Amino acid sequence: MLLRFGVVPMAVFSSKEAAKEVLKTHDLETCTRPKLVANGLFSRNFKDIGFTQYGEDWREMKKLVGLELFSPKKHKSFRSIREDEGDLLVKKISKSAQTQTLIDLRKSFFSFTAGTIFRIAFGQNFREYSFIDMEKLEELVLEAETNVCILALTDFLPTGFGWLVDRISGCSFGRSERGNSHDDMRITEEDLQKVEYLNLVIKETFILHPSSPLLLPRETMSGIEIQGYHIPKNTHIKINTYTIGRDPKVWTNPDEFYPERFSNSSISYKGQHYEFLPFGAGRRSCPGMNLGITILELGLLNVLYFFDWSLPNGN
Ligand code: HEM
Repeated sequence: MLLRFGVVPMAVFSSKEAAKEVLKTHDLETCTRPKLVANGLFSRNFKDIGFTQYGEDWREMKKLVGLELFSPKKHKSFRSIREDEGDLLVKKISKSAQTQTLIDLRKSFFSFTAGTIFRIAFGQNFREYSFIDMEKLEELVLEAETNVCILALTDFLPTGFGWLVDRISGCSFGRSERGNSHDDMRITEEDLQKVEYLNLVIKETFILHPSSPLLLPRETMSGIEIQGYHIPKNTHIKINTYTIGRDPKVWTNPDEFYPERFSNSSISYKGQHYEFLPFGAGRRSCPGMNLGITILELGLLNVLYFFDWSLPNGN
C-alpha cells in the first residue's frame, strides 16, 4: 500500500513475502532511518543507535553494543543482575499479596525492566539515587514512546506482561514440584529451560500483540523493486507485522490464542521467518533480543510461579 504523508511517500508491506524482499533481498538499500522530528527529539538529534541514519556512526555503535552489552559472554555475565531484579520484583509483590491489596502490575514491571537495563547499561542501581524520581522517569519513557509512535524496549515488557499474566494465570509452571513458599527459594535462569510452554505462550503473544506492529521505520536509499512494484529512493518503509501475524494464509485460526501452534515448529525469533518478526530482521534488527526474551521469561516465571492472580472484583 502506498500512502502520502504530505510530500513524503510511505510504502506499507503486509505480507511475509514482501517483508522478506525488503528485509533480506533489499536489506542494504532500505536500512537507513528517516529523519523524523519526533525521533530526532527523542534521540538527541539522531545520536541514538535506533534512529541514526545508516553509515559509519551506526556501524561503530552496533559493534560497540554487540561487544560490550549483548555478546553471549556479556549476557552470561549479567545473569546475577537479572536474577536479583527478579527477586526484588517478587519481594515487592509479596507485600501486596500479604495484605491482599490491589497492585498496579505495570509499575512493578517497569521497575523490574528499567532496573535491570539500567544496571546492565550503567553499572548503577538507580534506586540508590534519591534525585531520580521513578514516577517521572516512567512518565518520560511513556511520553517519548507515544511521540515516537513505536513501542519497544521497556514498553513491551510491562504491557505484554500484564496481558500475559491475565491470559495464563492458573497455569502451573512446575510449582507442584517445588513448593509454594518464596522465603527460601528463587527462580534462576536455569529454570527457564524447564518451562517450554511459557516460551510458546510468549511467541503466541508476540504474534497477536507485537510490541512494534510496524517495526521501526526504514527509508530507501535507492530505487528498488518489491513484489513487482517500483519503490523510489527516499520512500518511508513500514513492515506491518500486526497484519502478517493475523494473515489466514499463513496462520490457521489466526485470531485464536493458541500457543500450541509453535510446538514442534522451527519458527524462531531470529528474523529468518518472515511471518514472525517481533524483533525485526536484517541489519537493523533488535540487538537486545536475547536480553529482552530473558527478562520477559524471568519476570513472567517469577510472578506466575509464586502468586495466584485475579482481576479486581472478578472482572
Ligand atoms: C521483548 C523486548 C523487545 C522487543 C519486542 C524489541 C523489538 C524491537 C524491534 C521490533 C526493533 C526494530 C527492528 C527493525 O526495525 O527491524 C528493535 C530495535 C532495537 N532494539 Fe529492541 N526489542 C526488545 C528489547 C530490547 C532491549 C532490552 C534492548 C536494549 C537494552 C533493545 C535495543 C534495541 C535497539 C538499540 C534497536 C535499534 C537497532 C538499530 O536500529 O540498529 N531492544 N527492537
